[in-house]
Amino acid sequence: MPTLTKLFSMQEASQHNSKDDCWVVIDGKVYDVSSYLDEHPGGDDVVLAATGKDATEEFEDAGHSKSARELMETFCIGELDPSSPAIPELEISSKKESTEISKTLVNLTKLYWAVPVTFVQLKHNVRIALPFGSILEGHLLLMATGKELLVLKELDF
Ligand code: HEM
Repeated sequence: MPTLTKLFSMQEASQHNSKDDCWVVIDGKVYDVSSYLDEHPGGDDVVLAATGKDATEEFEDAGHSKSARELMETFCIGELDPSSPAIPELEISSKKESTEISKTLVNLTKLYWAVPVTFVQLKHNVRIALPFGSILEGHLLLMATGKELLVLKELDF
């Protein structure tokens, strides 16, 4: 006979994250441990810290006994809906994405290896007494383009 299992989205489960109303998600199952928090031998703080996200790793890391796992089943209220989206702010992928973007930017900058700092307009009879000796020794390059002096900053990687 098929059993009816209530499905919850991670979004919904994560809203039950207080001492009075505390759900944890472990291995795809949702547990309402509100009534057990005060009795939990590992303390209520560790469980409260594990709400709002998948707590499987923390649960396994604590090395729970067989009897703890049996007791746990008495608090099961349903399962995580596998088709429900993860909570955006907890998605590791967004972190990964930003790293990818940073890498792309760094690669692009490497491709052009220098960034324009300023343009200096030159007059015909202007003698350029470069006060930039130290700059030339440093990371600034000067490139004349017609009557303009383009000051570039060499990038350090
Ligand atoms: C339905 C959920 C849970 C139940 C029924 C439960 C039950 C228990 C029980 C009976 C113990 C005593 C030791 C044992 O028999 O294994 C224990 C210890 C512990 N639990 Fe849980 N637990 C639950 C969830 C969690 C979660 C989500 C975490 C972590 C975020 C956690 C962390 C710990 C820790 C750190 C200990 C102490 C281990 C030690 O002192 O060596 N528990 N738990």
